[in-house]
Amino acid sequence: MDVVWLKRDVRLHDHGPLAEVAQSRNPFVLLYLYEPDQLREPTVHGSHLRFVHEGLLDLERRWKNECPLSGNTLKTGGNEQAVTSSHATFEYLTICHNTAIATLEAIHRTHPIGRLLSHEETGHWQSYMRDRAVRKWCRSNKVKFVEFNQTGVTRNLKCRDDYNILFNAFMAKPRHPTPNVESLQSRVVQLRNLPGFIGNLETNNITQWDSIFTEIPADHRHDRHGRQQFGGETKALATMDSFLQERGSKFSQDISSPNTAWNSCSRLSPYLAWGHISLRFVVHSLQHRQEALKRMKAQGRNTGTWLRSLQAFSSRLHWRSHFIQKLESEPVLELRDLCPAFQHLRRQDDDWVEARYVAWSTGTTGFPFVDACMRCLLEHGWINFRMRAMLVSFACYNLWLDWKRIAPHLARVFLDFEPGIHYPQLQMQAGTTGINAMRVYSVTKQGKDQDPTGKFIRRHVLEMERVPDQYIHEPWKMPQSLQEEIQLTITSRERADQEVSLIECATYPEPIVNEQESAKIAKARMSDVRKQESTKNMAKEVFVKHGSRNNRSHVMNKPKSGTGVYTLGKQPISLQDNQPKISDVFGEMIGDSKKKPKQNRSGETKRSSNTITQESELLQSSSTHIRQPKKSKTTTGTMEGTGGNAFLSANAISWNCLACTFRNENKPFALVCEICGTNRGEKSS
Ligand SMILES: Cc1cc2nc3c(=O)[nH]c(=O)nc-3n(C[C@H](O)[C@H](O)[C@H](O)COP(=O)(O)OP(=O)(O)OC[C@H]3O[C@@H](n4cnc5c(N)ncnc54)[C@H](O)[C@@H]3O)c2cc1C
Repeated sequence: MDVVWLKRDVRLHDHGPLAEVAQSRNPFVLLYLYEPDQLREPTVHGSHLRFVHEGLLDLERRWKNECPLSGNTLKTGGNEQAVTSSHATFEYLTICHNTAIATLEAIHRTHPIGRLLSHEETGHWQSYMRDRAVRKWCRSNKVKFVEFNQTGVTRNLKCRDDYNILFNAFMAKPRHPTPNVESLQSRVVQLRNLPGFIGNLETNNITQWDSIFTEIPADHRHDRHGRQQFGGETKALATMDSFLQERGSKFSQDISSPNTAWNSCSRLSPYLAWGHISLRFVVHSLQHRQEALKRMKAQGRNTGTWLRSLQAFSSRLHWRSHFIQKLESEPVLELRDLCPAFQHLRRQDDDWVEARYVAWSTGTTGFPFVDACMRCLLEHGWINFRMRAMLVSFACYNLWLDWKRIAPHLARVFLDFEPGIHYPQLQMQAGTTGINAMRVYSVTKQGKDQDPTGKFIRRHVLEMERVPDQYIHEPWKMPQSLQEEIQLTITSRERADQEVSLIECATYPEPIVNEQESAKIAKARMSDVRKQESTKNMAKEVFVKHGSRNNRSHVMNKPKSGTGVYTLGKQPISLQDNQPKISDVFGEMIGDSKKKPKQNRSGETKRSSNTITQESELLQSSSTHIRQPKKSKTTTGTMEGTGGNAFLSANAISWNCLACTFRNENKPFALVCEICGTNRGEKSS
């Protein structure tokens, strides 16, 4: 028997495991698990569970043919009644509250499992460990574990240079055919005797959820009453359609303000995160729409801002997997700073001030725009990208809080919590990646820019209702007489703690920190670390492993005449006197690479010139032998003919540390020695 293990992929369309079972004749189980070990993660929130459950209900209805999908044509209208009802008795899905291993054991005892089919998951550390345990269990029980890609993220990616081409190749592939459920219904086995089996659940009936909800702290069990409803494939497809056909035309100009982003952003994030829609399906639908618009434009019809907006949307879909790839390649980045140089920052004894965290996480910092954003999240579980970045910046710079300790709260308030985006984004905004510019937002300026009249603030910070526009972003500047007139007192923190009720009150706290001063101190602390040579070297390693290859920041440039300084992107690189010139060592190969046909590893696809991928492929294919230098124009000890990519190519060869003589083979890209940490090319001092 086959087991289709549903995780973040609760849908019918573009579903690898389902397409696979549709091709075989085996009976199969459609298994979904509420796993105690995963539910106990501090990132889990009741709103997530309800959204997931709505997705399961929707899928069950699709199996019952209540929300039909025909062939590969996706009907997006669906049965609204079916979607909004919160109750169903499961007949096709086997849902259990139990761990993965215990459930697989129990199934295997009575129905020997031939294949376990699932999608690859780039989850948090716990799910990574769970997957390893499942893999081990499968090996020892001779069960074939088949995992499918659904994000275009590559497991065991050897070299980041290859990421783009692999992602594009994945997206270019046709989608998995949507199974015809009628022909499969007779083969679905529901295993009702499994431990923890759940036959039916009502999302609104908390008692039925008890067994699951006891896994998460009482404070996190509630729903967010303004959250996006409903989970499930039907709503996901409808949301995508409404974006591509109606709401998305002003996407590029509307994404920054929380007022306009609400409708103009796609709002697909929770559906993508929980797998109610496939990323590839969104990409294909987008391309389809873009082509239609281009045809309209060619016919002289007015397409307004549609094409620009959809291009911006397309970039974001690419970013999605770009970020997830980081966590996939380095799961520990959930737990520690990407650039180790920042590890000690914000982690000294008195850095964590609980009162600051409480004010930030409850939306009572005294900065109306920050508080409005946080309260919006607490109520709705969604806010646009810029505001998320600003909230992190405020917490990590102005309040000097550790990103790792604010991560669970943000994960809970984001209905779309996706570990692969969440942790890399948090680190990027907190400035601990080493490869991104420091982004310290001025929260009052953001408020003035993105919500000039205070519409958003007034909607979420009810205390601000009567504050005139002039003071809406800085209410602490209101004269006493005005405070009395509008019956709102800006109180000191101590008094505010005693008197302020979060929702409605006649007091509002004064700012928790001085915005300018706190930002200045934080920037100075960060800069002290950033400017150290060792930090820069660590950052280069991070870049090689995770950096985006879309711009030219990775490109090694030859010295401008007379300067003698090589640059990586715009950053100067110091080649020590005793370090061999890159072209001295690799000039021949670099020159040779120019003549090589532009192919990928399987020799199929041509690439554009100047991609670092070509170079690294050549290096990989010839990694065991460096050819002897030839006399050619490109071997004259300059960077000519490298396509600007010699830097990374050069690093792809193992190197001896000049300080400790260790041969760095495992990390040929490293700029510091694996053993002693000395900069590449530098002798010990
Ligand atoms: C600190 C921080 C944490 C974040 N955590 C998450 C998270 O847990 N889950 C999540 O889905 N997004 C996260 N984002 C990214 C982004 O804010 C949301 O994807 C976006 O706001 C979702 O709204 P939308 O679906 O309308 O996006 P759109 O703007 O319509 O974009 C479409 C899709 O592209 C992807 N996307 C958009 N922006 C980004 C981005 N900057 N990075 C990566 N992918 C992107 C998302 O999948 C999104 O659904 C985070 C951003 C920050 C700054």
